[in-house]
Amino acid sequence: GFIVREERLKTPSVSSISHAMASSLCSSSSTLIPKPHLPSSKPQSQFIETLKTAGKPSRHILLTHSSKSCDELEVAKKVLETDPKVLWERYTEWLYQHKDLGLYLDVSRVGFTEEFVKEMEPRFIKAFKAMSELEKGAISNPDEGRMVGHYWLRNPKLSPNSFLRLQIENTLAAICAFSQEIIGGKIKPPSSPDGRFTQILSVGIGGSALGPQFVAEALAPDNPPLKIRFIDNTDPAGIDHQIAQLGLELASTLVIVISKSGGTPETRNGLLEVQKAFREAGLNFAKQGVAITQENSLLDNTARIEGWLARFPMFDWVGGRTSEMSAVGLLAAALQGIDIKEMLAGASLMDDATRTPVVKNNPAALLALCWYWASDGVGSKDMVVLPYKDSLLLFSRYLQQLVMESLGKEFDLDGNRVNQGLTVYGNKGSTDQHAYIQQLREGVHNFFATFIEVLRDRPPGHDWELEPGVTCGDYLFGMLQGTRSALYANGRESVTVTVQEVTPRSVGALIALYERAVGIYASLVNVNAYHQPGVEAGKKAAGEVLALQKRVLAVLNEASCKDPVEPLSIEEVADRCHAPEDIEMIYKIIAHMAANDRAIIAEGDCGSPRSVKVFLGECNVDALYA
Ligand SMILES: O=P(O)(O)OC[C@H]1O[C@H](O)[C@H](O)[C@@H](O)[C@@H]1O
Repeated sequence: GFIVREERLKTPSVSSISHAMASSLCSSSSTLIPKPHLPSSKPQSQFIETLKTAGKPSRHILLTHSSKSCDELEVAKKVLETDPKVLWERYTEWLYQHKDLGLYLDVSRVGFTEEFVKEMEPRFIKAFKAMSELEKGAISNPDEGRMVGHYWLRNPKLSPNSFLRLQIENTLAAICAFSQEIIGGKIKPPSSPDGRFTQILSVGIGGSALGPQFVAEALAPDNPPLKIRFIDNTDPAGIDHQIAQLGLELASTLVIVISKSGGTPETRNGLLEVQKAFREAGLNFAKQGVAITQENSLLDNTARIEGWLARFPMFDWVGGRTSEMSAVGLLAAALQGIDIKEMLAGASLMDDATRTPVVKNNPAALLALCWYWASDGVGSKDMVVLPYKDSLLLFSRYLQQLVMESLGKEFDLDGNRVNQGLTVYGNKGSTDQHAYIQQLREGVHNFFATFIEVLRDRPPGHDWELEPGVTCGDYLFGMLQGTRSALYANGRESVTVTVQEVTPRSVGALIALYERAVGIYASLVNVNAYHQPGVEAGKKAAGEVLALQKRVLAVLNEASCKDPVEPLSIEEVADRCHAPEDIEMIYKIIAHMAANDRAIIAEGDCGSPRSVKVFLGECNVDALYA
């Protein structure tokens, strides 16, 4: 009983290296078909070398069958076991169990072979060593010259020095004390009618939002002492919605502004918008504002100078996407009545388990092994995360940042261009079964699945049978098992992580499990998991757009101050901005301003850009002479 899994190596998400290899091997001449981001002069042998250093073991048929036709090259074969008896043996042999955490990891539906595990051994030895050095305080984020210390947060004794240990312990103590005082009503909002804080408005983005959002959804009780809302974007309508929903409760809202750098524009904008709402409601923002940021950042200084209610530190050696167990995640969690010590305990237990240098006994290493196998060590398959529990809905979104920002890198640690990554998406089961599972089962084979299973359906004493012998939770269970089997029967691999219940302890453990898996995998493929140089490009480009908008405004203002007003075509604006090459962006800037009543279209319409003539509604005389 075997099924042959067809591997289309030329999937859209396969690395550029595989594309280049396939092109070069199919080409009759010895030169490569140039790809946009690969140097066209590089000889084929060097690509093979790059591929090896990028982390591909020798099993890749693509490397060895250079004489075959294009079609044959695109299809390599992986064989998946289907004999139920053999599968049961594989299941029991590889099943990982963490007794104290009640957590299981089933990797039996990923088809890695013993030979592959052996081949990977040296890489794992290197990865375990790298992780151990990281935990001892090595500069494991070399580009930024930083230590990587999120593991110390749940076991401060492991910090490389007593100063760091004290920082962690004192911050945790301050979080517990502050949240008790807020919940207990000792610290009161200055003008709330019932004298207590009732709401949290958390302002932050990326790593300063995703962890708190995931944990709130997973663990907040039905009636938390403080309810939480998030502003995680610079979308004015989204911000208005959050503020409108708070209504009069703005007076009893604790605003937590989170930014490690303290200078992220979206977060700054959120803060300014919230402060405006406070002013308009006649409230004193400073008495209700809390900052979580690095010492002496712009945000920290603002909060200090304005005398905000409290400030908590974010440490240089904790990255945003691994900051859930720092003040970033813990403060909001504690204020919602979530047992943060249990979260830390769960994470710490998982950290202990994932230090084991034996792949089979280390759940994070097992995950990394599966990722490597399933995605050929180059991200050739996406990871679809399917938690079968509504409260874990945001786990896939949380993992998306953790995995993709950590692994999605252009260069490896030796400076080779590798365009690494692992795409993560998902929502929840069984809901997704009625949306996109159709494609997963039968469509393009570009993924492997991760099922998250929760054994306990609902709290004890509440269950009932909605038909003889069957509960609502049995259906959820059946859907998960059915989907796992149906996918596998069609050659689609999957990992299953099982927890007993969704508790602070198990959520802490899940976070720690994936943090370590990412760290290990990054080492297997030789990339820095702790920087994000690519994010800067988008930020820089956004800044350039805003700078261009200022020039457009100045040009339009000048023309609008003439008598009579001089409507300008897009070409004229671009020329006067001395930016003819930016004409498309200038058109978009004008269309956006017109849609928001900040510019007037005199002629034409936005559907035919060349016909548009534009001017401003008002002449700003001061700006003319600025
Ligand atoms: O916490 P902050 O400094 O505001 O950063 C918020 C987020 O923005 C950045 O662009 C990074 O890509 C994220 O890793 C980070 O979590």
